[in-house]
Amino acid sequence: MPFPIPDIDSATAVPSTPVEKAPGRAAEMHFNASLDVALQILEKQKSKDETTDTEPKLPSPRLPTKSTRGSQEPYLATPDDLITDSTTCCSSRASSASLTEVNEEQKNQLEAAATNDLGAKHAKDTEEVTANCQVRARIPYPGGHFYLHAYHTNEDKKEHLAIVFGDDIRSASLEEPREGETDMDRKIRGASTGALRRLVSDDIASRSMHTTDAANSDSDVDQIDEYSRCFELDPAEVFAASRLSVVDAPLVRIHSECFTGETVSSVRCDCGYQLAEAMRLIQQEGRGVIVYLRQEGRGIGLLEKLKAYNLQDMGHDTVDANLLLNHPADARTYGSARAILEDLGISKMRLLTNNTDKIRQLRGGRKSNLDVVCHVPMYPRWWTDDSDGAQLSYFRHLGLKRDVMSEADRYLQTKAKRMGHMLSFNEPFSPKFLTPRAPTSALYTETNN
Ligand SMILES: Nc1nc2c(ncn2[C@@H]2O[C@H](COP(=O)(O)OP(=O)(O)OP(=O)(O)O)[C@@H](O)[C@H]2O)c(=O)[nH]1
Repeated sequence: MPFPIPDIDSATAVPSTPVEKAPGRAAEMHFNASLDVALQILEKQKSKDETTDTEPKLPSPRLPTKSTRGSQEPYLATPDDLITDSTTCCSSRASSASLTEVNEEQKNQLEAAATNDLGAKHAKDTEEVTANCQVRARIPYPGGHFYLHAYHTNEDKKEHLAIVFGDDIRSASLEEPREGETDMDRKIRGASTGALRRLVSDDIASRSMHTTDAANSDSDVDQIDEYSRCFELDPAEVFAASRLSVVDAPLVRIHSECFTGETVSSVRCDCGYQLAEAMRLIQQEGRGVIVYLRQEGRGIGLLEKLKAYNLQDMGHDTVDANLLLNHPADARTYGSARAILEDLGISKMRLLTNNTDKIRQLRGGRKSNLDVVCHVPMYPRWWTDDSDGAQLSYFRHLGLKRDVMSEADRYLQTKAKRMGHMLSFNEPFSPKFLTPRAPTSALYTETNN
C-alpha cells in the first residue's frame, strides 16, 4: 500500500542542515567536528569521574592504539591520543570509559555531530553524477526473470547494480552505439541489435509509456481507512496514492549493500529481508526497479561496520556506534541512484522505504527530475504474520516468538527513534504494538491489470 509522504521535514529525527562547502572540505569539517565532540566527551567524562565516583561502572573497553598494536598490554586511550595521532584507527581515538557509558548529554553531542555529517553529505550530493550501464543480463527467478544491469558512475569506482523487472524498462546508455562495435559485441553486453535496436531506441526516445493514466479498480476501503487512521493521513490522499499504476509510477527500491544481512543471513538487521521483500513485491507487479548501491554499512564499508557491531555488543545502538568510530550516522549519498533511474527512464516512482532522508535526497539534488510520488512502507512481515512461506528462511534464522524483541527489532527501533524512519512502535515492546499489515496483495493484484 503506497502512502502519500508525510511532512518529512518536520517528522524526521535527523535534521538537515545544508553546508555550502566543497566535498573535500566537508569531509575535513566532519572529521574535525567529530574529533571535537569526542574530545569534549572525554573531558566531560574525566571531570565527572573526578567529582562523582559513586556510580557503578561497566568494564571499559580496551582498544589498542597504533603505538601498542601488536603488544599484549591492554591500553586505554587518553585525550592526548586523540590529538596526536590523526592516522590511527578511529576506534582507538574514541576509546575510553565513555564508550560504555554514553549519557543523555553526550548523546546530544553525538547527535549534533550526526547533524553536521548530514549537512556535509547533502552538500556533496549536489555534484552532478552520470551513470553508464556496462552490461545487462537476464537472471532467471522463481516465477519469471529479471534483468541485472551493471553500472559505472563518475561518483566512485564501484559497480552499482539495477535489478529490473519488466522487459520494457531499458537503459539509454546501454543502447547507445559504441565506436567500432559489431552486433556480437552488442549482444555480449546485452544491448539490442537489428530491428529490436530500432524499436528500443524509438522507445527510449519517446518514453511515452511512462505517462499512461492509472487504471486500477476500487481499492479495499477498509484497508485505506485503517492506514489513514494509523498514520493520521487524509483517506482521500491514501486512496489517490493507491490508484497509481505500475506504468505511471513503478515500484522502486533503493537498496544499500549489506553482506551480513543478505549473504550470511544475519538477523542483526532487516536488510536481507527487505531485499527479498522488495523483489517479491516488484515481481508481483511485474514491473519495477531495485537500485542496488554498493554502500556497505551505510557507506562506511564492511570492515568498519563490523567494528560498529562490536560496539553494539557493548550496548551502543547503530547510530552511536558509527559516531563513536568517527563516522557519520549515515554516510550514504544517492546521486548514483538518481542517475541510474534517469538512465532507465524512470521519472516517477512509488518508493519502497521508511527512510525520510532517502526520499529527501532522491527528490533533491541539483539535477534531479525524479518525482517520488509516494512511499510504500516496508514493514517487517514478522511483526504481523509469521506464516508466510516466502519468509520461511528468515524465520528459521530468527527463531523467535513475536513477543520477544529480536536484534532486528531493536535495529528497527533505532532507525525509527534516531534516524527519522517512518515506523511506529509502542513501548514496552509487545504484540500489541503490531502495526496493521500493509494490504499489498489486494492492491498489487489490481495494479497488474
Ligand atoms: N554502520 C552500520 N550499517 C549497518 C548496520 N546494520 C546494517 N547496516 C547497513 O545499513 C544499510 C541499510 O540501511 P538501513 O538504515 O537499514 O535502511 P535504509 O535503506 O536506510 O531504509 P529503508 O529504505 O527504510 O530500508 C546497509 O548498507 C547495511 O549494510 C549497522 O549496525 N551499522
